[in-house]
Amino acid sequence: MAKIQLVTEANLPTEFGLFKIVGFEFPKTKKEHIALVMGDIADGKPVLARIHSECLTGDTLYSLKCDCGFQLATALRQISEEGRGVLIYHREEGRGIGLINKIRAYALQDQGMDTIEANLALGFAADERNFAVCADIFDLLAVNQVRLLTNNPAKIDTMKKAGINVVERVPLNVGENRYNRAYLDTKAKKMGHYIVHHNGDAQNTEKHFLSCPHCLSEVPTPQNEQ
Ligand SMILES: Nc1nc2c(ncn2[C@@H]2O[C@H](COP(=O)(O)OP(=O)(O)OP(=O)(O)O)[C@@H](O)[C@H]2O)c(=O)[nH]1
Ligand SMILES: [Zn+2]
Repeated sequence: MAKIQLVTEANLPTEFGLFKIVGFEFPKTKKEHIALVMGDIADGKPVLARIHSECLTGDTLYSLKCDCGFQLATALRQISEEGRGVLIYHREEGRGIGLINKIRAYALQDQGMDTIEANLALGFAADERNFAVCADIFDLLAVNQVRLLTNNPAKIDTMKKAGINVVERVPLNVGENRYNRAYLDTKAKKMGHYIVHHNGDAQNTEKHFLSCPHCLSEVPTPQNEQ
């Protein structure tokens, strides 16, 4: 398959600072990915980088079922604090199974399955994502050394195999709450993610909520929750 191409870029002011938004597209399938870039990332020095997989529910609909929204806000804030970095918004929703299938998986989780069991019951692999495209995007942005913001060893392995030098893993443990604790547990136990549990101690989560412009001052309890 033909490699992804850099198509266009523009300024994108955000609550976290001024970024460039760069658009990428596969020439045949027209599948799109984007990157938010701050500062000079093509100077050959290690770049603070996040590969963030699309999660409509967490990233834009304030879902507490996962940690995605918190990770997105935190990654952008950390990049803006350094004044330099890149966030690849990797458009493989639902670990690559798509939004509607993710909702199907959520329905099975409502009946007691964990995230992996639900994916398998629907006939998918535990994780259908292809991270290799992110290495191609780093190449197109002239980034070869990264300090990768992630808890997922698979992202690090894929980057290394594709020739991207991961000089450091920067942990991204934020947003734990009672609705996503089992989800984080499954990632740690079944997928080998480096999750640091806050063990019911809300301090870290609260610290995050208090310092994140996108979060409330405490883990919210929905009005309709008993
Ligand atoms: N299939 C499926 N996908 C999910 C579920 N919950 C979240 N996702 C998707 O999972 C992806 C995020 O992956 P995670 O496994 O949370 O984290 P990661 O990106 O692998 O690792 P980090 O870099 O540490 O964040 C996004 O694409 C979400 O849409 C779920 O229950 N089922
Ligand atoms: Zn999510």
